[in-house]
This record gives sequence, structure tokens and C-alpha cells, in this order.
Amino acid sequence: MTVNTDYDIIIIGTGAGGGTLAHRLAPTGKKILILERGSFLPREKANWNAKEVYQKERYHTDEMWYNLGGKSFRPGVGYWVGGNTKVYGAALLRMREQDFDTVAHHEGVSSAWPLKYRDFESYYTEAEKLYNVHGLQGEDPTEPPMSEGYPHPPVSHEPRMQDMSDGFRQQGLHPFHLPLGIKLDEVNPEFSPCIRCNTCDGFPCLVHAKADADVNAVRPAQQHNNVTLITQAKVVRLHTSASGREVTGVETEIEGQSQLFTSDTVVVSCGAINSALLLLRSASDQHPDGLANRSNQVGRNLMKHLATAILALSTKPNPAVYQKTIAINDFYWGEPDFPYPMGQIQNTGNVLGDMIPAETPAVLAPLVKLVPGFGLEQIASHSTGWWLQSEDLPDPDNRVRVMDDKVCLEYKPNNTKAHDRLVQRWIKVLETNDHSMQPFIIPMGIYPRNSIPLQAVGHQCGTCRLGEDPITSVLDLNCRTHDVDNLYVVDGSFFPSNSGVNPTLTIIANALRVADHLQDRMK
Ligand SMILES: Cc1cc2nc3c(=O)[nH]c(=O)nc-3n(C[C@H](O)[C@H](O)[C@H](O)COP(=O)(O)OP(=O)(O)OC[C@H]3O[C@@H](n4cnc5c(N)ncnc54)[C@H](O)[C@@H]3O)c2cc1C
Repeated sequence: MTVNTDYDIIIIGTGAGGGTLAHRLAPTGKKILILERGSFLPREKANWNAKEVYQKERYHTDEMWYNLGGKSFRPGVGYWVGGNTKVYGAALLRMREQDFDTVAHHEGVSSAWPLKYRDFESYYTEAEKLYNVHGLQGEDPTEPPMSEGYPHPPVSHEPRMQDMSDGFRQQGLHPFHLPLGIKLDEVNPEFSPCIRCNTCDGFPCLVHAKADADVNAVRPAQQHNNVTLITQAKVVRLHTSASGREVTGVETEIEGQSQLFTSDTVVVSCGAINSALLLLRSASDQHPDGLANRSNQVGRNLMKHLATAILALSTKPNPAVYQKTIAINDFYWGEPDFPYPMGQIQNTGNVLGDMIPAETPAVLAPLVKLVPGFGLEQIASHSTGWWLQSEDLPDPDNRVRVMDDKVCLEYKPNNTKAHDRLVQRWIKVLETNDHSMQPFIIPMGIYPRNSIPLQAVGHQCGTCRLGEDPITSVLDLNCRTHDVDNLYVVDGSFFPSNSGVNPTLTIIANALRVADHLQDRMK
């Protein structure tokens, strides 16, 4: 095995966590090696082709994972420079202030974070700048205190979306502009990198106008001579010293060859599931249950949100080109007769004809029957997509395991009543909007619901949670493993509970926070 010894720090993975960390550390002049199992995502017309992206899953891994019953499935994740941010919807929200405290839910409790919102506030502000977030402060009734407004103005609603937003407001709700990380200049559209197209959420951005970790973090980091990125470099195992207290080697497969890299500090940023897998697969005599797993917590408390996509069909066309602009948090903490968190509502990206067979196979046939003469394209052009997400609670039995070298996800949804209530509540709101706004709406609004299956692990987090107690947590407050002095995990793994908002801005803010600690450590 070739041995390469020249680095101060090795970062494994280039997603929201690893990519951001590399960006922040690059100007330090320290010798940084980034190892990424994927390559740069190809720029090709297929980036924006719904059939390729949704039906053929062109950018997903072809790995197979296994569920609790031993059934295989293909996970909805991709391995690229930039990780899953290459295809994310770029909805970048801060966690609410109370999300950091213990929260009573209908079916249990979500644990308090040992860090508080105030520990993250300045990093959220920086994260919003680094990832070009557009939004409007003061609209969202659950918004946490912000020391600065959003760095960019909100992404405007197109007329049909504005109608809907006005309708929600007439119902007493407080719709707000969804905070989005895109490079859009609506004042000077001729100079705007973002062209407000209909293939954003779920698609790679062909014109590199989505603020993803590849374009916003990794590429700028590479401008520094002290940063080396090796792509198609899959890390398979971490080696430790005889005491087990230090990582001494990062074993990596590159073009079929094993190579060993060494550095003073090693950061695992493979995404919550793959980071846990790497630690579990690095078991040794000193760490028989997996590296840094004295607590037996590695891989446990996997969370991924309870999510439902609703396709709301109307007789009125929806010509809006970029539809993902509205969000609603009025039910985030519940409602008068249900004082428990229910979750958040936001638009999905546009509903496109070629997405429907992939996204809603079970409801497609009855849908087409109910609306005679409507083909896929007509359904799509008269639809609006809504994404409803609720917090799933940390459960040690929801976990990632390696069995006979197979990847197993054991995950049973919990807190489902709160989520179901959100779905039913939202359907009522949509029906009221349709009737009040449009006399020609189909009298029985049709809202096929598609509960998100196991393979949808886009919002994966947990698995290596942080905490002060090494018995119940894997990482200390700086995301260093309790058991191994020079080993850090910096991605979605650290979440002790996952709140009801999209995870990525918190992953980015945390990476900036840990980077400051690492800079001090490397001085
Ligand atoms: C379709 C979709 C839409 C989404 N929309 C949103 C949204 O609107 N808002 C939001 O907040 N979040 C969204 N997400 C979630 C978001 O993408 C993730 O929260 C975020 O990417 C997680 O960051 P991470 O650093 O934890 O992991 P990742 O971004 O997954 O990065 C992990 C990296 O590690 C690499 N890697 C893995 N294993 C190894 C190994 N063994 N060796 C070397 N490299 C390795 C991977 O290739 C990847 O580059 C979405 C996700 C999907 C799939």
C-alpha cells in the first residue's frame, strides 16, 4: 500500500459539512487533503431532464442497501463533489430558537442540544452569506432572532404563487418567502447566473447557479495551493495507533489501488449514514464495536424527517416557472387543540410531467381516471407541489448497521400522528384556497399524497450525536469523537434532534463553527 504522509488535515467528503469546512480552512495555509469518493458531477443537458433525473435516477448511486426485513433498495443519494447539495432544493432555514431545547412532542420528546441557538447565530449569518441566501426577515412568525437580515432579497412569487400566498393570508395564515440559496439577481436578470428555471429542486444546476457545496465551497477552496482534492477516492477504513487514541492512517481506494494517507487531524464528512458506516467498518482490537463507538451510539438515532409530498391539482393552470417560493410555519408548534409540533410546509420544485410516474406511481392511475382527458403534461401544468415535513424523534433503534458487509437501515417512523395532522390540515387549507380563489376549481380538490419511502434519506442526520457525556454521545461539543483525539465528524451526523426545518443550513453553520475550533487546534 502506498503511504502519503504530508498533510495537516484530511477531510473525507465534500458535501455541506466537508465542503464548507474545507472552504473555511483553506486560507489558513495548512496542508489540507480532501478525499471524495465521487467525481465532479458532469455538466450535460441531462442535468435538467426530468426523465433522466427522476425516472432513471441518473445521479443516484447504484449501491443497494437493505431494510429491517432484509429487502434491498436503492437509496436516493448521490456521490459527487458537493455531495447531496448538488441536487438539493436549496431551502436554507435556521432552526428555531426553541428547537435547541427539550421539546415535548405528541409521541415523545426531542432531546435538548447541549449548544443553544446563541452558539450558532453568528455562524448562521455567515452561512447565509456563503450560500447566497435570499429571504425576507420578519415574515415568518417562528423566525429566530437574526443579528443581520438576509444577504439577498427574497425570491419573488410569480403571479399564480402570489395568488396562493394571498389566499393563505386571507385564511389568517402567515406565508413567507422561503429562504433559498440561489444566485438570482431579479433586478438585473441579464446578469443573473440563475435563470429561474423549472428544474431546480432535485436536479443538478447546469448553469451552476445553485449555491451548492461544490460551486460555493470546494471550487473556491481549490484556489489555494495548500489544498489538494482527490476525487474518486473512497475511504474504506481508518487505522489507529496501538493505544487506539489517534487515527494514524486513512485507507483509501483509488483506481482499484489501496492507498494510505496520514495527517495530524482527520475529519469524517461522508453524510450521516456513510460517516457512521465508515466508523463501524473501522472496528479493530482497540475499538471492537467500531471506531469511536465505546458508547455504542454510532449509527443510532438516525433521523430523516417525516415527509409527505402533495400534488395539488386545480382546473386553473399554474404557469409559474420557478414555484418553490412559499413556506408556512403556522403549524410548526401545533395549533390550539393540538399543542404539539406539527412541522413545516413549503413548495416542492415544479411538478413536471416526467416526474409524476417516478414520484407518485400509486396515485397516478386513479388520478388520470378522475380527470379524464388530462395527460401527464396537463396534470403537471395544473398542479402545485407541496412538501410537508415533521420532526422524527431520536430513537436508538433507528439505526445504520453493517451486516455481512451489507448496509442496513433499521428505521421505523415515529411521531406520525403529528405529521398526519399536518397533512390533513394542509389539505383543508388548499381546498379552502381553491374554492375561494377559483369558482371553476374541480369541486372535490384532488390532492394525491405520497408518503416518502425509506430510500428517501436526503435529510439524514443523527448517527453520531454530540453531547457532553461520552456514555450517551459520540462527539464532544467541538464534534471531536470522545474516544479518538484527532478524529472529528462534521456533517449531518452530529444532530441530537433534527427540528422540523431542512437540515443543511445548520450543517453548514456547524462546519464553520468547528472550523474555528480546528484553526485554534492547528495553530
Ligand atoms: C433531492 C434532495 C433535496 C434536498 N433539498 C434540501 C433542501 O432544500 N434544503 C436542505 O436543507 N436540505 C436539502 N436536502 C438535504 C441536503 O442535501 C443534505 O442535508 C446535505 O447535503 C447533507 O450534508 P452532509 O455534509 O451531511 O452530507 P453530503 O452532502 O451527502 O456529503 C457527503 C459527502 O461524502 C462523500 N462520501 C461518502 N462516503 C465517502 C467515503 N467513504 N469516502 C469518501 N467520500 C465519501 C459523498 O460522496 C459526499 O460528497 C436535500 C437532499 C436531497 C437528496
